[in-house]
Amino acid sequence: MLKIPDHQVAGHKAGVGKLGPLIDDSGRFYKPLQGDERGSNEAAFYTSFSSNTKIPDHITRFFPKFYGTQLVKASDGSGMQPHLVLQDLTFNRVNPSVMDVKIGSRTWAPQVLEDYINKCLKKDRESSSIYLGFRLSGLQVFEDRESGFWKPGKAEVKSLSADEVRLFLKKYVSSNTSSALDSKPDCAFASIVYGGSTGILSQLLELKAWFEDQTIYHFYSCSILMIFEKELALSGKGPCAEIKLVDFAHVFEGKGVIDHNFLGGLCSLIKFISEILTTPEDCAADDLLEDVQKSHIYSENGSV
Ligand SMILES: O=P(O)(O)O[C@@H]1[C@@H](OP(=O)(O)O)[C@H](OP(=O)(O)O)[C@H](O)[C@H](OP(=O)(O)O)[C@H]1OP(=O)(O)O
Ligand SMILES: Nc1ncnc2c1ncn2[C@@H]1O[C@H](COP(=O)(O)OP(=O)(O)O)[C@@H](O)[C@H]1O
Repeated sequence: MLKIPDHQVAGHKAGVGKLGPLIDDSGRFYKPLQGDERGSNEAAFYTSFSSNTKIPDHITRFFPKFYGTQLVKASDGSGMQPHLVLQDLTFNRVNPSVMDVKIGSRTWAPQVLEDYINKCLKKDRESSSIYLGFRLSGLQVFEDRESGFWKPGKAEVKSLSADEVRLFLKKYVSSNTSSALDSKPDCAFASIVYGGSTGILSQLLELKAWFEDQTIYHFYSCSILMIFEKELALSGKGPCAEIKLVDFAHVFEGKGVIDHNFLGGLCSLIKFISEILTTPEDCAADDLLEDVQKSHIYSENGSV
């Protein structure tokens, strides 16, 4: 039995009369093939990418596993429809904090129709894309079992200014996420989620090294998903932070040219995250994680 994903933060969503992705209980994510060239383009990308022996393993790990296409009962009630069968990236994750960052100052490929360019250009201008080279498409941040997730609305997220994007990147790794907008995020989890040898910054740098060299594909309107588990961090086991690329409906052949649009956006995102790590004085407090972990352990033991 397929169901609507609990942790989807952006994109087309399944609902009554609405076509969107579904998941099963064995770790697969079923993304409906959009009826136009976007669907065939994304399927062609996955087919090409998953059989391309030139892609090193340390890079394929940043992409969802692809299990082919399958006819399944669509969420909008339209009957059996073709879906891409992908690895469910939040499978087995407990209360994952997820952020979708759409990379590139331009979300349209040069060869597309004028009307589509205008539609995208409007969204790129009205968001941080043109200015920063990326925009936030959606996010959810787990606070605690009582409050659940902080999940700001789509319109708010897409219209954030550069300073607000910086603030949201801090809130994503803070323990005081949804407190009043004027209170400073404490960045309590920044060093273990963004930093360290296996943290998000290190993964982004690895991806960047590949983009500095690869000329096979150009990724327009593609997103980097950042995922971690706050409760794992609090338990001292490490937050299992990872990045994954999603949405390949607008990937085109690179024809021997660097994907400077994606690479520029990626460098910009890296700079924002590096600054959060290197200027902790801009966050409410330093070395907070230990205090947060202690208070969590105390409250679990019922001592406070
Ligand atoms: O269909 P729309 O107008 O809701 O636009 C989709 C976007 O929603 P938005 O309006 O920006 O909230 C949607 O954006 P998000 O993933 O929600 O950021 C996608 O960009 C989608 O593109 P794709 O072709 O599926 O890769 C977008 O589809 P197209 O622009 O390709 O039609
Ligand atoms: N393989 C996946 N596993 C889990 N969640 C996913 C996966 N792919 C996408 N998502 C979720 O769905 C959202 C939209 O995905 P995307 O491929 O961009 O769809 P769309 O083409 O409708 O924009 C992402 O922000 C993410 O939350």
